[in-house]
Formats: sequence, C-alpha cells, structure tokens
Amino acid sequence: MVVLLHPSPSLSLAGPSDGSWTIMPPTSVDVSASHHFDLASAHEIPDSHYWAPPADEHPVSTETIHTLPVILLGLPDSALQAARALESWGVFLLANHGLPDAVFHGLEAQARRLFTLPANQKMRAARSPGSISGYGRVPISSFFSKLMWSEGFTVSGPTLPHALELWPNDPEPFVAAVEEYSSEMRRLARHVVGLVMHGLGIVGPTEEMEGVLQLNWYPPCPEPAQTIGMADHTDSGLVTILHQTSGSRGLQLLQARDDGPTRWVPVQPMKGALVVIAGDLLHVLSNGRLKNAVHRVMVNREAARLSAAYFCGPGVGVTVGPDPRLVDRELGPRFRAVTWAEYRRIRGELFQGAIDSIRLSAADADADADADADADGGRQENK
Ligand SMILES: C=C1C[C@]23C[C@@]1(O)CC[C@H]2[C@@]12CCC[C@@](C)(C(=O)O1)[C@H]2[C@@H]3C(=O)O
Ligand SMILES: O=C(O)CCC(=O)C(=O)O
Ligand SMILES: [Fe+2]
Repeated sequence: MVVLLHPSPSLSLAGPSDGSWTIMPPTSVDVSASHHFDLASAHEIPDSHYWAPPADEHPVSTETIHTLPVILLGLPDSALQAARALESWGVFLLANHGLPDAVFHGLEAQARRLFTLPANQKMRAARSPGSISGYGRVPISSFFSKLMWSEGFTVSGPTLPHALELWPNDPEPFVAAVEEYSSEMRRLARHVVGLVMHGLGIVGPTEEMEGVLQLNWYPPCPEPAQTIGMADHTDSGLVTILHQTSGSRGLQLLQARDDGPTRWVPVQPMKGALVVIAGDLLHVLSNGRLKNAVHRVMVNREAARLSAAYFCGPGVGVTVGPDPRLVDRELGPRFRAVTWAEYRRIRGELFQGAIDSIRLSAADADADADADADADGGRQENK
C-alpha cells in the first residue's frame, strides 16, 4: 500500500460557515480572475481571505538548522543521494547547479515589475477560463471556500502575447527574462529527473519533457496567522524546481515521522540553492517509492515573498506509469499510466483525490502482473 504523507481531503459540499479550511468540490469560481480586493494595501483580513486554523493543525518545527538534504550537482554520489532524499523527504535543496546569478536577478526584476503594476493593468493579462497561461489566482483556489493571500502569473508557451497585454510599448525585457530562465530550467529539470532516475537504478528520461513557469507573489499581510499564502498541496508533475528569492521565508513541507508527530518543516531559502520538489507523477513513475511532497506557503507582516516555480512533466502525449524495473513482481504496479494533461484534468475535478483515482486495486495489479509475467515468459522462451 502506498503511504501518502497527507490524507487526501474529502470534498465537502458544505459552505464556509466558520471560516474553517473547507475544501470544496470544483466550483464555477473563475480562477482566472484576480480578486478585486487589493492585498498590498490591506490593513486587516477581509472575510474572503480569513482562514481559521484547522482543528487538526500540525505543529511547525522550530529547528533552526537545515534539516533538509542538500545535493551538490556533479559529485560521484549525487544521483544516489538525490533519490534517497526524495524517498525520505520528497524534497531536496540543489546546490552547485551552475546557473549564473544574472538569470535569477533578471527574472526577479521582471516579476517585481509585473506584480507591482496597478491591478487594472495586471488584469489585462488575466488567465482566461480554460487556458493555462496568464495572471490570476492559482488554479487550486477553486477547491477552497476562501481566497489565498497571493497572486500568480503562469507562462506556458509564448510569452510575448501576455507581455504585450501588460506593457504594449515595452514587452521585450519581460519576454527576454522569462525565456532565458525557462530555457535554463528546462535543461536543469531534465538533468535532475535523469539524476534521480539514475539514483533509482533506471535510465531516463528518454522521452520529450514539457515545462510550465509559475511566478508567485505574496504581499505582506497585516495578520499572517489568519490567512494562508498557498494552501497545502502536492504538485502534479515529475519535479518542480523552485527558486525562492533571498529572504523570502514562508515555504513549509509536511513531514510524517515515525519518532514524533507529523509536522510542518520550514524550507529556509539557502543562497545559491534551488528547491527540488517531487510531484505526483514522480511518485507514480517510482511506483510509490519517492514521496510526492505536500507543501504550503505562509505569509508574513514584513516583506513580500516572491518565488518562481518551474513545473516539469512528460511531453504532450507521453504517458507516465510505474517503471517496470521498480515494480515488485508479486505486488504489481500501484498506478495506471497517465499523460500529464490527463492527470491535470483529473486533478481539476478531484484535487488531492486524483492520485487515489489512478491507484490500481490489488486485483488490477494482479492482472497487470500476470500480463507482465506472460510477456516475460514469452521473452524467456525465446532466449
Ligand atoms: C502545469 C501546471 C501545474 C500547475 C497547474 C498548471 O496547469 C499551471 C499552474 C501550476 C500550479 C501552480 C501553483 C500550485 C498548483 C498546484 C496550481 O494550482 O497551479 C500548480 C499546478 C500543478 O502542479 O498541477
Ligand atoms: O511560493 C512558493 O515557494 C511555493 C509555490 C508552490 O508551491 C507552487 O507554485 O506550486
Ligand atoms: Fe507547489
């Protein structure tokens, strides 16, 4: 049985009566639109953004030392260490990645330029319903009865059309920064997926991969304990490579432990390091061996948080299922294969329940294992 770090939230039809962290079925809430309420100038938390702590809130670890594994690219044992880190944490810090500071500074400057525009100007690039790219709330917002203390901008495909909506006379600096950053991330993400697969003793990726860039902005908040920047979730793809700008605290990882209660572990920004987060499809590919990390973002009174998340998944039309070399012959595969687009569609309906919906029952797995054994038997007879 696959152990998830976090229970899948059950969908609730109940509306928010007490401001608790209700997870709703997908609603017709238009996630493309930014709320008209201007977070940056707020003096108090409006009811729309008020999140009462859940009754079963986990404690936040107060350990100040870096508890998370740090992987240095280029060492002889980086692959093994990376796979081990994802097995136990679902996250690691990636150092020695070789990307020049200028790539990050260029993106940061343009992201700040975007998020500090007047609301009506940002709304010109609002994500339209059904599309991936554009400005607005994060897509998972539609599952919650309350709004999050953040705004985002997603880039998938060409950047120029959106840049022209934002700055009709000066789109170029934004396009250049986003495209340079995305191309570096595309290369790095492929390298990281290959490294982790190598650490698991398998080869890959052999297929095309696809990436989506998400810029996240969390304005300072007058009452940080009464709201949330981004609610607990897993990412859907293979890996997310996250850059948290310096001083941007707030990211937390849910850690289940044998020797104590489940807790939230702050992921402190480390100079020169990126955060690698294993997503649902890497959990599937590894047949449940690597953790799909549950994480969230808290906000603070003092400073805005800016982050850039590069989501990397299989290319269009490429399916991901458990790698046969990681499947126990007796137990069989734990998940059915899906494309990223199909899986995102399922998540759009079931949110965190999506992973369970592609889990194979013991009977399915038996049938699958029998089919594999037949195929294998055939191969052996041919030897
Ligand atoms: C490719 C994608 C990953 C993402 C959904 C999206 O279509 C574009 C935005 C991504 C994002 C960013 C914030 C958290 C997240 C869970 C969400 O709601 O939108 C991720 C999605 C994901 O990992 O599926
Ligand atoms: O802002 C962050 O650090 C995390 C954002 C995140 O989890 C996401 O974009 O999926
Ligand atoms: Fe995330």
